[in-house]
Amino acid sequence: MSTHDPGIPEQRTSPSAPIDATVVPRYAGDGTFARLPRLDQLPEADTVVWGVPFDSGVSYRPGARFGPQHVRQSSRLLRPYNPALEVLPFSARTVADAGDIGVNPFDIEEAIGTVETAARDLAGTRRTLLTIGGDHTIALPLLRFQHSLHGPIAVLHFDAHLDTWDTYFGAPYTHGTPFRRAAEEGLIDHAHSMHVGLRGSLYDRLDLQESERMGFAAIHARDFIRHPLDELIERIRARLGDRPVYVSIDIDVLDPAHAPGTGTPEPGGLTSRELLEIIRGLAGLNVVGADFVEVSPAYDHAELTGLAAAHAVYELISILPPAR
Ligand SMILES: N=C(N)NCCCC(=O)O
Ligand SMILES: [Zn+2]
Ligand SMILES: [Zn+2]
Repeated sequence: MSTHDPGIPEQRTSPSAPIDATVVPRYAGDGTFARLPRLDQLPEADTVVWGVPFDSGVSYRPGARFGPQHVRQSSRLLRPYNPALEVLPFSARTVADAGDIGVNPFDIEEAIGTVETAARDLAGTRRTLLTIGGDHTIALPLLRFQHSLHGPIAVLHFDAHLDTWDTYFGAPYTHGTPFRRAAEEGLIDHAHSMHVGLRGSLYDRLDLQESERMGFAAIHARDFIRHPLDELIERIRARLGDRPVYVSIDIDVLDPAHAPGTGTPEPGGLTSRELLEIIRGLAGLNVVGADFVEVSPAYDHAELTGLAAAHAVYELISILPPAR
């Protein structure tokens, strides 16, 4: 049997149809994301999912280096049709899994360089890159790459944390500092960037003001209590406008009840349902790339975190604009 027998009639036209789960059971076969073809099987793919197993930038619990394989494992249940958006995401886009790259776990600056180079090699000017981390340090080289294509970029950052802090133990490149470095380097579109899901304790009352000065508007997790989701989605859309948008999703934006498998959990977060619906609400915007970071499988239970992350990737693929 062909490993990529699409089975379902509407899917037959798509070269990136996932393996048909009615033919090969979901728990069997290659462990690519959503059981999509590998990039070497589908070099013409316009959209690439890849993994960056790096967690040397974490400040608390480790383990996000095992994130990519965990999210792939949890993505086996994804089906080809997305009813919420009425789209076949793997037909609308041609999607392949490029596997994981090897990065130096003992030299953060070298690792950052490796990620930027690999992003450029994988995506060129043509492909949309969806990166599974890894800790949040990797957003910096990914933004450097996006900036090289688009100039200052509107960043939609889902996170419990600001990640605009300055240094940890004197180290400038960590998972708590990528967006400050990005702002210093002029990578961020100051008028169109936004944090969503902020909460928890800070180091200083000035932390929020500083992040605002770096160009980030903010929707806090508490805002979800008193404002309807559609209103918040409208606020996000108004902020991003028609700019090229890079989406960075730290899975700890979700409440630990929905995503326990992460390194710096903060209570009072979003539900999986809220996150998925916000991503759906980005349909029609000019999303040019995304990362999904901070999944640490050793702290996960019942695949809650892996499933949430895999579905977030799926919804993100579903809202991508038509391929260039
Ligand atoms: N990027 C994530 N997940 N966390 C940053 C937390 C930094 C800190 O320990 O204060
Ligand atoms: Zn975080
Ligand atoms: Zn983060």
